[in-house]
Amino acid sequence: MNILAPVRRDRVLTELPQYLRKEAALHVHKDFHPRVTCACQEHRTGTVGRFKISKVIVVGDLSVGKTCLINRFCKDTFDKNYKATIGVDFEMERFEVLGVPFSLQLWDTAGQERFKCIASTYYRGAQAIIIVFNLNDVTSLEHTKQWLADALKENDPSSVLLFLVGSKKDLSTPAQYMLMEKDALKVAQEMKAEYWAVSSLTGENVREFFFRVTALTFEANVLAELEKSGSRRIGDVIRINSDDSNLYLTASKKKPMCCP
Ligand SMILES: Nc1nc2c(ncn2[C@@H]2O[C@H](COP(=O)(O)OP(=O)(O)OP(=O)(O)O)[C@@H](O)[C@H]2O)c(=O)[nH]1
Ligand SMILES: [Mg+2]
Repeated sequence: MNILAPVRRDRVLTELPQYLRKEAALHVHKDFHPRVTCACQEHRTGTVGRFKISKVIVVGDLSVGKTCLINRFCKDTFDKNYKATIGVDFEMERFEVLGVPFSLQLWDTAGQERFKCIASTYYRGAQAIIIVFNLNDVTSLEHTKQWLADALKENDPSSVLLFLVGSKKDLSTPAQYMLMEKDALKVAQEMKAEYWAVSSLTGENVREFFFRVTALTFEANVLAELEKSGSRRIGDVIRINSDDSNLYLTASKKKPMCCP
């Protein structure tokens, strides 16, 4: 018996949400991986959709807007007063992706140096890492590499999905934004992260961004489940954060095992 309330209607994903910038996207395919679509239709998603909860951590300098970003998405609120996160906090979000229930645990961590050691004990086991910087503060962009290095110490770099998010877009003029975006795209490419720019004040791109995180995390989870259950064949290796040219290639060459 499912004792959970139904998933909110605005948390239902039936299509793959698209990237923001092609040059810094984890992959550029228009649809979910065919094996994932197929597995969902045939209810072969294993632990995904049952007890599995995916952990997502949000890191970055103090006051870049991590808490506001999570609050805008989860509660549709915005607080203009700064209240530092002490240690960590988390929100749970339930989704339905391609008909399969899927939950994300969003871990909001402290950017302040004095709370960093508490926060870093929660980094382990993340399936996605969101590194936030302020689009109006180039130093916060420079610091993202260190945030990433710290988060990766506790996680497997080959399987975790990375997102580089510029915040407070409402505070930059189009010209300032363009300049910053150039640098940010470069950093995102070096990190192999997907780039996004958002405003928690106006809500610009917030929902689109979290839907993309959800969809890509879901997709990676289902592919991992299929691999584990042995339904994928030798040589059919797909790494969601590997380079685009070889991402879906081997799978698309093969005849699908299930639905067309
Ligand atoms: N204009 C504008 N201000 C923002 C935006 N996002 C956050 N802020 C402001 O920036 C300040 C810091 O936001 P927080 O979300 O608390 O920052 P944080 O990254 O969680 O900070 P720590 O918890 O200390 O790591 C607050 O005063 C917010 O109101 C935004 O999109 N636009
Ligand atoms: Mg905070």
